[in-house]
Amino acid sequence: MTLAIETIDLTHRYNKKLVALDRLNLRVEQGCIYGFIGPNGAGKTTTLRILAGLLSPTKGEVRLLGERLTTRAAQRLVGYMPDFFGVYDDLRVWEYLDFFARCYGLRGARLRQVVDELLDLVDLAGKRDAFVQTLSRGMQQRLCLAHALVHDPPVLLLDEPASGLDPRARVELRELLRTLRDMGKTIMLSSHILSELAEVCDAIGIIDHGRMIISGPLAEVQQQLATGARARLRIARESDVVLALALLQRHPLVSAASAAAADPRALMIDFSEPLNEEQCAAILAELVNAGVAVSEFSARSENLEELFLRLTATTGQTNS
Ligand SMILES: Nc1ncnc2c1ncn2[C@@H]1O[C@H](COP(=O)(O)OP(=O)(O)OP(=O)(O)O)[C@@H](O)[C@H]1O
Repeated sequence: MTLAIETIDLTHRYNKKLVALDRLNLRVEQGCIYGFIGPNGAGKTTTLRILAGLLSPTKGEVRLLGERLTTRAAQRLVGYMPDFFGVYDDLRVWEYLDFFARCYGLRGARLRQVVDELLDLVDLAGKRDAFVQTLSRGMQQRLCLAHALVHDPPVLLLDEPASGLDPRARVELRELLRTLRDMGKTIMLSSHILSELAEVCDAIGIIDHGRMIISGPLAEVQQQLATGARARLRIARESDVVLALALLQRHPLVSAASAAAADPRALMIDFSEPLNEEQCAAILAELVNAGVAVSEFSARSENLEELFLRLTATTGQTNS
C-alpha cells in the first residue's frame, strides 16, 4: 500500500545547537486519521511545516503519496492549517473562501460551486454573508479547514486544530474529520492534549525531543506499551483501609497500592501485568474473605493520557 506520508531520517536544526527533529521516521497510511502527539517544543509544528513544503529540512527524505517532496508537490497534495491562523477580518465568509480559491486558479461557475460545497461541508452555509470576525472560534477553525481544502488536496495537515475549542466545537470538529476521512483524505493532526485525539484517530505517533517514540495503529500502540493495569477500590469502612493496604501490598500481582489523597477510603492499585477477570475476582475474594468490606472495584488498563505522560516523562524535559 502506498503511504500517504513517509519521512526517512528527517532532521531539522534551527541553529547549530537546536536539533528540532532528530532522524524522524514517520509512516502514515492513506485514508487514516493520524494523531501526532507530543509535549510543547517536541517538534510537531516543525514536522508539519516541512511536510507542507514551507520549511526545508536540514537532512532526510520526505515522500507524499510516493512522490518525493518538492514545493510544487506539497502545494498540490497538501492542505495545511497552521496552529495560528490569521483570518482577514473585513471579509465576508464566502469572500474569504472565494479569495483563496482564486489563488488556486478557480474561476466562474467552478469557483462558485467549490465555495458553496466547502461552506456546506464545514456547516457554514448559513454564515456565508457574515463577516469573518463575527464567527465563533469553532466556526473560524472550520473556515480555515475549508480554506485548506480549496484545491481538494488528498493530504491534510492540521496543527493543533482543537486548541481553544469548547467541548461542543470539538465534537463538531471530530465529526468533520471523520467525514473528510470517509471522503478518502489522509489527515495528520497534531496535539499535546491527548483526550482531543484518542476518539478520532486510527493511528498515533508520539514525538518528544524531535524523535518518534512510538507510532502505529492506536490499539497496537496501547497494547505494545501496556505494562500493567490500574484499579480503584473503595472500602466501605475506614477502619478496614489499613488491613486492605497490607493485604494488597503483599499480593504478588500488585506493584503498588496507596490511599488516594482526595478520598482516604479510595485505594489506587498498580498491577505488574494486565489482569484478566478471574484474577480481578480472586483479588476481590481475598479482600472480602479477610473481612474487608469493598464497596467499589474498577479495573482498567492505562489510558492514552497516562501512556503519553509516562513515555514523555522518561525522555526528560521538553525543549520549550
Ligand atoms: N523559527 C525557529 N527558530 C528557532 N527555533 C525554533 C523555531 N521554531 C521552533 N523552534 C524550536 O524547535 C523546537 C521544536 O519546536 P516546534 O514548534 O516544532 O514544537 P511543537 O511540538 O510544535 O511545540 P508546540 O506544541 O509548543 O507548538 C523547539 O525547541 C522550538 O523552540
